[in-house]
Amino acid sequence: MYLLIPSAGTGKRMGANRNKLLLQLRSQPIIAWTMLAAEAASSISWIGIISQPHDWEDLKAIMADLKLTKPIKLIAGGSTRQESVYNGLQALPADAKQVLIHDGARCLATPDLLNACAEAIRHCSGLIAAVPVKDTIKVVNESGIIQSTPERSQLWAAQTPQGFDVELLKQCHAEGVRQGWEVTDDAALFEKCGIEVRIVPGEETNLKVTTPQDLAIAEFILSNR
Ligand SMILES: Nc1ccn([C@@H]2O[C@H](COP(=O)(O)OP(=O)(O)OP(=O)(O)O)[C@@H](O)[C@H]2O)c(=O)n1
Ligand SMILES: C[C@](O)(CO)[C@H](O)COP(=O)(O)O
Repeated sequence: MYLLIPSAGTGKRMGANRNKLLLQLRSQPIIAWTMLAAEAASSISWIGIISQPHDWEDLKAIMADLKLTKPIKLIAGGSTRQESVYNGLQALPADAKQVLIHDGARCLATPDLLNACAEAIRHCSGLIAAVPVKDTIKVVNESGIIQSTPERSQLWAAQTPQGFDVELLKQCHAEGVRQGWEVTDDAALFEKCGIEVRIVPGEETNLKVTTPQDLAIAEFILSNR
C-alpha cells in the first residue's frame, strides 16, 4: 500500500517558529514516531513525505538515523494541507491504485491502525479512521449564541489514516480546485463530490499534535506504552 504523509505545515498553533513535526517528543522528533509506525506496518510498501524543501535536510537526517528500509520519497508541499495532498497525489508511482493519507502530526497512530485501513480500502473507494464524539457538541453563531445541538450518536471525530481510490481522489481534488473548495481533510472532497466514505474504528490515542498541550498529552501516552 502507498502511504502519503502530509508534513508540510508551519505549526502556527504550536507557536514554535518552525515545523512542529521537527520538535522533540521524548527520544526523537514527532515525525520520527510517524515514520516508525509506517515502517512497522506490514501493509505499507512505499512512503511519500510531503514537506517543505527547507525541512528536507532535517528530514533526511532523521530518516538516516531511523535506518528505514522502505522506499521513501520527499515531495514538495503546498501552502495548505489540501495543496500538499494534491502535490502528493501527483508524485505517486504510476501503478498506485489505492493510497492511504496519514498526517505527520498524528504520530501516535499504531501500525495496526495503518494495516486495518490498508485492508479496508481494498473493499471500498474511500474511508477514514474516526472515533465517536464523547462531548455534547453545540453549533454556535458569531455572537456566541447556541443555534442547535446535533444528535451525538451521529457525530464522529475524523482522524487519519484516510484511504482512497487514487483515480477518484485525483478527480475530487481537481474538482475542488475548479470549484474553489477549501477543506481540512480529503474525505470532505469525496463527500462534496457525492462519493461514499466509510468509517474505520480509529484510536482514542491517535491525537493530532496541534498545541503545546497536545505535545504534553502525547508524552504521557508514550510513557504508558
Ligand atoms: N500546508 C500544509 C499544512 C499542513 N500540512 C500537514 O497536515 C497535517 C495536519 O495539519 P495541522 O496539524 O493543522 O498542521 P500545521 O498546519 O502545521 O498546524 P497549524 O494549523 O497550527 O499551523 C500536519 O501533519 C501538517 O504538517 C501539510 O502537509 N501542508
Ligand atoms: C485530516 C485531519 O487530521 C482529520 O482530523 C484534520 O482535518 C487536519 O486538519 P486541521 O486543519 O489540522 O484541522
